[in-house]
This record gives sequence, C-alpha cells and structure tokens, in this order.
Amino acid sequence: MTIPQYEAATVTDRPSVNINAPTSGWGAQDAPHAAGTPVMALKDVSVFYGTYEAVRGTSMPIRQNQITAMIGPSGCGKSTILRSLNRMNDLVPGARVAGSVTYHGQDLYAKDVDPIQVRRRIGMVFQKPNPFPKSIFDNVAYGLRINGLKDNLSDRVEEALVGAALWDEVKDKLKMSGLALSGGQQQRLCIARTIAVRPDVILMDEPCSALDPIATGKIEDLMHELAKTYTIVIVTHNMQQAARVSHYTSFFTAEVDDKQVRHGRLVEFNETGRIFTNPSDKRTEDYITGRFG
Ligand SMILES: Nc1ncnc2c1ncn2[C@@H]1O[C@H](COP(=O)(O)OP(=O)(O)OP(=O)(O)O)[C@@H](O)[C@H]1O
Repeated sequence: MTIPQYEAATVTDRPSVNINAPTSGWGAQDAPHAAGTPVMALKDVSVFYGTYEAVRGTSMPIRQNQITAMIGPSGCGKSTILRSLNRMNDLVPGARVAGSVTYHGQDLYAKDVDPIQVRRRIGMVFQKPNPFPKSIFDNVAYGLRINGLKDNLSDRVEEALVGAALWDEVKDKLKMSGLALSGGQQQRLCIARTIAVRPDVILMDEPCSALDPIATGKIEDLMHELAKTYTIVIVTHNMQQAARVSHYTSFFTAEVDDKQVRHGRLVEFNETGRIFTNPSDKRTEDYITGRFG
C-alpha cells in the first residue's frame, strides 16, 4: 500500500478549537489556518458494522480549502469512511469506528464531544437531493433555527442561497415548496441548507449521481467556489469528476481475506494530478485506466 506520509504534528500542534462550543460565525474563523494545512486527519481508521470490518486501516489528511475526492469500486467503503468524518455512523445501529479521527487536532470520538456540534461544523450533502417538504426559505432557515441562530434570518438565508448559486433562480419565490424545484436546484438548495449554519467542512456523498450533465456541471462549478471558504470531501463514482474538481484523491479498493470476506482498503492517497497521471500503485493504475471496477 502506498500512502505518502504527512506530518500529523501540523494538526495536533495547532491551536485548539472547542468543538462543543456553539458558534455563530464561520467554523473556519475559529481556526484561521493557511489553505492546505490539514483540518482533519484519519489515522489507522477501521469501521465495523457489528463484527464485520467494512474498511480497515485508513490514514489520510483532509486539507483546508481543498477538495479531497474518494474514488473506488462499489462496496470498498468510501461512504463508510465519509460518514466517519462527522459521526454519521453513530446513527447506524452496531456501527463502530476504531483508530483516530481528529478535527483541528481533537479526537472527534472523545466522550465529551457533542455529535450535534460535530455535524454543524462538518456538514453533509447526500446523493439524492432531500429537501424538506417546506418552503425554500424554511429549508435554508431550518438548521439556523434549530441551532438558535435566529438573528438576521433573512440575510443569512439569502447569503446561503447566494453561496449555493441558487439565489437568482429563487429570490422571487422563497415561499414556494423546495420540492417544486428541479433536481439540480434541489441539490443546490440542500447545499444552501448545509452552508447556512456556516460549517467548516462539507462532506458530499455522490452529490451529482442523480443529476443530468448540465446540473452536474453547475454543482462542480459551485464546488470550486465553495472551496474558497470551505474544506470539501466528495465521494464520487465518476473518475472524470474527481479529476475535474479535486485537489487530492484517495483510491480505495476491496480486498478479500483468507475467509473470503471483503474489506475496504485505502490503496493510495495523493495529489489528484499524481493519482491520474502517475499513480504509485498498480491497482490504482488499473482502476483509472478502466481495467477493473
Ligand atoms: N449500515 C450498514 N450495515 C452493514 N453493512 C454496511 C452498512 N453500510 C455499508 N455496509 C457495508 O460496508 C461495506 C462498504 O460499504 P460502503 O457503502 O461504505 O461502500 P462504498 O464504497 O461507498 O460503495 P458504493 O460506491 O456502492 O456506494 C459494504 O460491504 C457494505 O455492504
């Protein structure tokens, strides 16, 4: 396995962020670090569903204001690892995370860390656009209201819709149901809902797989814009998409053990240009050249 080393010290030595402290500002403002420094780090992370070890031994950094893509064949544990980054696996009965996931140097899984605050700082956009059956305005205001961020609600909703490149299309119909929008607009509405609470990191689980090429292009353009403010991790089945949008890429595969059980493994993590032009591992090369997967 080829995983270039990175300096964990750059994460752990940095000033601490109190994950549990509710904030009304940008998460990144709490820890104004230069683009490219690791904001999160996985070290030897394995995720279990009951006794089944779905992914084993994953180590990689997630760098500030960069887009990190996770690619690999179906069932190799990309979504499982993505969900471990904001404790979404806590919601799956029997799921357990071993190893260390840190956010600004703090253990995300420490007993005193509040998973609700974790998910506010590390937001998530899902594969299928999932607006609530509420108005466009209320969809975006939802997270603000439940986090008690009720000041300047209209301004914040507008700011989020502008940030999600949806404002011009919906500014005259904010009371219309979010469900009445097109699929691509719904996904941008979900992105607006996610950024309204000003997270630090945005996790995206195949955000374009239900969208047509034009809507996909808009989300990809938006990701470039969002990366100026946020750190983004995206799971994608689409290698061209990973090559187009991401700065770093991790390639996962599934290994079969002696008992014929499949376990996801991170094969290679590197700058996206390297992964797609000069991968270190033969398995990565075979995958990106379409020889398997
Ligand atoms: N809730 C769950 N309970 C039990 N096993 C699960 C659960 N979720 C995922 N798995 C298993 O964990 C392994 C990794 O699944 P995961 O969805 O993370 O892979 P993936 O690489 O994201 O796949 P895909 O690209 O098809 O979405 C698979 O064997 C899957 O069946």
